[in-house]
Amino acid sequence: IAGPGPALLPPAEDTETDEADAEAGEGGGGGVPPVTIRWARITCALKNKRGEVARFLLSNVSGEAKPGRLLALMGPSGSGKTTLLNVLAGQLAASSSLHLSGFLYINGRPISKGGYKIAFVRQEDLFFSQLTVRETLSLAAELQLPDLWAPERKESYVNDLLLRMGLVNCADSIVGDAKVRGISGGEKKRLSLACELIASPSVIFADEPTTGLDAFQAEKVMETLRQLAQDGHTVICSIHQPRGSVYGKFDDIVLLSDGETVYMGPAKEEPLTYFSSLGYQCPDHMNPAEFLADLISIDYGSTESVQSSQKRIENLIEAFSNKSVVTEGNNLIAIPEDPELSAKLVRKTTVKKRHGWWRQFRLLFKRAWMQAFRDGPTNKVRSRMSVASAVIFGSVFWRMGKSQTSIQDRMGLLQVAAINTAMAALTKTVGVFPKERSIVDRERAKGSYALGPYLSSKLLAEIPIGAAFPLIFGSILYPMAKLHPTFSRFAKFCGIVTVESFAASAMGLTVGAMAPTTEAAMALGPSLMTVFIVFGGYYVNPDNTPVIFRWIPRISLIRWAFQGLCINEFKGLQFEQQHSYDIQTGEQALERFSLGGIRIADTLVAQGRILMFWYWSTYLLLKKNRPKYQQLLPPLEQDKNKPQVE
Ligand SMILES: Nc1ncnc2c1ncn2[C@@H]1O[C@H](COP(=O)(O)OP(=O)(O)OP(=O)(O)O)[C@@H](O)[C@H]1O
Repeated sequence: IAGPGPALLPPAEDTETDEADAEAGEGGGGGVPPVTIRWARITCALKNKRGEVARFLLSNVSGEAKPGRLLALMGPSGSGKTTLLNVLAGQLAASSSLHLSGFLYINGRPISKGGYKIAFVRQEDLFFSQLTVRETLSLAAELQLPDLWAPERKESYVNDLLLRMGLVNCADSIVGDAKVRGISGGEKKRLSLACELIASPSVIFADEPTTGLDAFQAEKVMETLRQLAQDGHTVICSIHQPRGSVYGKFDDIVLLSDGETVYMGPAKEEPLTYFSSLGYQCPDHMNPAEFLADLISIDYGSTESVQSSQKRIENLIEAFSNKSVVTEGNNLIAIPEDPELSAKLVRKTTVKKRHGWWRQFRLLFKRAWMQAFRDGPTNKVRSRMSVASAVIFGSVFWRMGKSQTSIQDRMGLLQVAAINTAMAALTKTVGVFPKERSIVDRERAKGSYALGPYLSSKLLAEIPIGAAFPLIFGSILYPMAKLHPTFSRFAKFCGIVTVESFAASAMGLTVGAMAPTTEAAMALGPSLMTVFIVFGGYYVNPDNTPVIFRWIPRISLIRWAFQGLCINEFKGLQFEQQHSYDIQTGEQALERFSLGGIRIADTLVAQGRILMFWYWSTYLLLKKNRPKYQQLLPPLEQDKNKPQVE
């Protein structure tokens, strides 16, 4: 149960030929096209503000990863393992301060020609927390496997993956998150791998797959990667300092120190023999990985130790570069292209046909629904908060009468209700959406679905749960404060706050799509909302503000909700009059505060427009903010004939 078996091979396209390929590949093992990656002279320079090179993150790094072998990128923290892994996967985040150059060849073809599939298991495992392991994998399979497959076939495919990844025992446990305990870290890592394997990748990249795991889990994850390599995949992982038993699973290693190669070649005994030939003998019974880590790390114990370790590393880098030059010359990229294999690669991996809009919508709706309804702790907190705030405001504004002073109380209460509703919806959304966005970005990068079905399914699935909280709030507050006591007015009150709650959620989505992190979104969202609160119709009369601010009330969802609530409450009310200049009717009160002259329906339409505006902004932002990757440029002309390390 613990280990994976042969690579499973769903076809990328739903053509007959691919079906046949899949039939042949499935369960047969080694059906993924073998991919050899070669890289040479990879240099990644960090530039300062003046455009000058401030530092090299990678410097003339060369090497090779072969199918059927597990390659580990090893080195001390900050040595450039993750940077190299991202470069090889073509996924180094684009930055104007970076300059990336070198050669990267896939089976002898330049990487720019594309045509091979990769899986990238990142350090952070991100999932919808309320779905079980089986549901997570089934949904990924539904979105990525072709329509032609019968449901039973997809189910057995998922069961097979669960079995091979050692996830059978936790298949029906929810994934969980910081709030709800779910599966273990190692199981999450293997679930990430399983989700990536659905695309039948030729190459699997794993960034520090053992970080944060205990020794047992780390070994299980590495064993899974080793099995995948044995099945014909090319597996490349970065790893900091593995245990001896984990080191024993590597076929090849790249040792990096400060962005330069200290060793590249077979793992196990070879590096020890190589370093012993240079005068560095691994003591008996010492973990080879520990020996190698010590050898290429700077010892910060004293000034002398820093100098001597730096000198040692410089010598090792030079020795390796001389060895590479002697053994392989500068022509590290020369590998004959296999035309048959290249054609197969391109055909198998180009333009995966996505499922239709409705099918994507249906699958994503189901997921959004399960996530929204099963999130017990969040829903419990939200309903308790709705009850608590309704009881507090209801007690403060307890059974308001019809005196002149009750006009101010009513307005105050309605403004507070509008603010409370908007803030509750906004903070909930900005608290969870940035994380969800990361998952969606990853899934969209794989081409699993389009943005349209994702956003619309989310909007629809969250309507019932999103409406529940403003309804709880309104149902308690309304009778306590003794607002306009007819059922139709009560229903309209609830309708206005519910629409407002959706508009605030939509605004939260935009903020979440704009801000880089949850913390940034939590800071930005309420600040933006404060502006809308100031122009919410109660604190300031827009006619008295400078002209440049007069447009703000028109886009303030608080103002439209407040105005709607006021019209709903005041129309038809009669107030007790003590002086001739007192306000007599609700209509007069509305006039006095510049809130009259329109109908409730108009305020709802305005709120609807604001909601759509925020939804469109979210859509455009998500579309625009797709991850961008650094382009690999050819090395500069003057570098071409230089030896590997300058
Ligand atoms: N976009 C960037 N801008 C500036 N510096 C960067 C950037 N990317 C990486 N670095 C720096 O490059 C160095 C190598 O980073 P990298 O993440 O590749 O190291 P690593 O070997 O994976 O380290 P760790 O084991 O700690 O994850 C680090 O000093 C890092 O701060």
